[in-house]
Amino acid sequence: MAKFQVVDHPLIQHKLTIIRDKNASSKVFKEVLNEIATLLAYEVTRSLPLEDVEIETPITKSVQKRIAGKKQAIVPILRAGLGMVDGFMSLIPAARVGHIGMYRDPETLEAVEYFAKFPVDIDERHVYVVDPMLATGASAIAALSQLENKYNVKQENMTFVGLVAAPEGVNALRDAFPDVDIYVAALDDHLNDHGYIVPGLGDAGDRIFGTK
Ligand SMILES: O=P(O)(O)OC[C@H]1O[C@H](OP(=O)(O)OP(=O)(O)O)[C@H](O)[C@@H]1O
Ligand SMILES: O=c1cc[nH]c(=O)[nH]1
Ligand SMILES: [Mg+2]
Repeated sequence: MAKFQVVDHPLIQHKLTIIRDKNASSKVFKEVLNEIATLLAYEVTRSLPLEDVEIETPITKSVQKRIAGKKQAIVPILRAGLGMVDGFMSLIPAARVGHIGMYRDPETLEAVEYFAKFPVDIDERHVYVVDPMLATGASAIAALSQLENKYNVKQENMTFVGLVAAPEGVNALRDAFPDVDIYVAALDDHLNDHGYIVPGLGDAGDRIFGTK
């Protein structure tokens, strides 16, 4: 079974409280979401492999470390996942970005895909699928299924990174993708009757883009 980690660094908890507040403006929401995404990216990349490289400092030749292994890709689940891309890119600027568009049917809570565009070599990369909200898990499962089944990305080469998760979503995602690591900033209490995370932060997409 892959890893499930709540990244509960004090800075993340503090920043999350700022954007949970319903009075946070769209500007603040976007800025702080990206800051949290950067902090999550720092933790998520902790176990990247390293290799030795010989360099010359102003003083002497020296063998030092640099990141080795697979190239990386970031795949935001549109729309809300877009709010995490800049934060990730600030730490892994060489990553390519793919996009997958999903919306939740408000009645059935099923995920409906409306767009997909990925780097041509996505099956050779480690893929960070990012979306602030993991509620029922339907959107994340649909995105990962698409990457696995249509684009041949192996489960062990995918990581899901979210901000706020409900236990229902974590369980569903782990059942469907036991070999995909999951990192979130908070594990909340439950889903309400409309499939929203409680206490949560509301509709992340609407709060980022000011659509409600
Ligand atoms: O785990 P689930 O039950 O699938 O819910 C989570 C999904 O719901 C939200 O997207 P939404 O459908 O609101 O689309 P948006 O990002 O365009 O607002 C959110 O960003 C996730 O993608
Ligand atoms: O609480 C939730 C659940 C799904 N999508 C959101 O944006 N928020
Ligand atoms: Mg939304």
